[in-house]
Amino acid sequence: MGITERIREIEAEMARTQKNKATEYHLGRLKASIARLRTQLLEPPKGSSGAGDGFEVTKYGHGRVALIGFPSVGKSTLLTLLTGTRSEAAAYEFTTLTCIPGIIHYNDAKIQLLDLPGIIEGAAEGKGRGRQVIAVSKSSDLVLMVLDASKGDNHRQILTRELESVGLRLNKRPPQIYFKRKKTGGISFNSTMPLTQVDEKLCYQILHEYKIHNAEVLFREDASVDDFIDVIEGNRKYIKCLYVYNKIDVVGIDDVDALARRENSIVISCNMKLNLDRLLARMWEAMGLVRVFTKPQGQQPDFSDPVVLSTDRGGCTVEDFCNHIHRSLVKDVKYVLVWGTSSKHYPQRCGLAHVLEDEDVVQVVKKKEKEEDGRGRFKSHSNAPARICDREKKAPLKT
Ligand SMILES: Nc1nc2c(ncn2[C@@H]2O[C@H](COP(=O)(O)OP(=O)(O)OP(=O)(O)O)[C@@H](O)[C@H]2O)c(=O)[nH]1
Ligand SMILES: [K+]
Ligand SMILES: [Mg+2]
Repeated sequence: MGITERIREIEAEMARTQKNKATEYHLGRLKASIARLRTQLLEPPKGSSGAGDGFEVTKYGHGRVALIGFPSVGKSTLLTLLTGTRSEAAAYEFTTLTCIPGIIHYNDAKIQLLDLPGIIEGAAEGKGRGRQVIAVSKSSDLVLMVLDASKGDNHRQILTRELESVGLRLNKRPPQIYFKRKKTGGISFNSTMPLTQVDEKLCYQILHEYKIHNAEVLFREDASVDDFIDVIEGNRKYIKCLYVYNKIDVVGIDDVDALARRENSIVISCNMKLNLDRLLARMWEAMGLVRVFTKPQGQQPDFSDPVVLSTDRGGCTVEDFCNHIHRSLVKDVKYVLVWGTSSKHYPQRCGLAHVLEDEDVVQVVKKKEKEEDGRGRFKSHSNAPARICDREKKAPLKT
């Protein structure tokens, strides 16, 4: 029996089983076995490189956004509008058959947008180009789930389920559970608060299902069985998702209003070019991108070419900023001067741990360099090498 059939069988058994205190442990174990099978399903077949055919596109720019949706919801039309790269759009389904990259220029940053073939129910198990599409969405920093505003809500539910079943978690943060496998010592189970969704016995059963007999477990929040399984599997990908309802030109105003009020949702019309600016602003927000302008000592800041950092990936501290400029810079930094919303006064002297915000201006003061006096002049010049040479000429050091 194939893996997919085994998953079906267990799902059927779960559906048959009544949910109560007595069946709780059994259901927990069934959930764990499904999770294990799904992970097996994702492993590339033996002998293959694991790469999807023609879907690998080199990462480019400061972040990657994937367009995911059912066929003919307007993904390609949107890519063409936002990036200027033409992607064939037509009234028939599955017009797009591969991954087509475009670049959005926004706030001095470059964002890679990927158009993808439409996916349908069963995508996770390999229907259509489902698996390749999902692999690409896993590699992105933001998913734009494009939906047809004139259709019902079940598309959103189906796609969320498909993405969840391959380990993507949309708009969630990793569960606060510490889990570490050990070689010996059995299982130690602790929690920092009362747990209402799982108990020690249930967790043991799940670990047993994974054949884990030695481990340290610490629940730092009132997490669920599914959260615990996610932590054990360890391969989950937590990605932000914006639900983009397109084609509002063919929907009544009341329906549009209701969709627009939903969490993480935005309504647009490609045909009428409605709300596209707002979409870009929401994408920027969701990606947590932060522009930092560098200011060389004694000069105006360079506003043309910001260092772009990300709150989610890599972080936005002064140290991240320095690493971005040059790997070896951090060890030479004495402190930095910061002008912007993250600083209490202008400029503020900050250390490596300071968290920068969008549009901050930063001047790096290296060790042995003297600070600028704040009016664009220097208290003393730090062009140390020239000066020392001068002095040495006047009074050569005796050795
Ligand atoms: N009414 C309306 N139609 C739209 C809008 N945006 C796109 N369409 C139409 O929807 C159809 C499908 O558009 P595509 O861009 O090909 O959709 P897709 O999601 O890329 O489709 P596949 O590549 O087949 O998955 C085309 O006929 C578009 O003209 C919109 O805002 N309003
Ligand atoms: K289409
Ligand atoms: Mg398309």
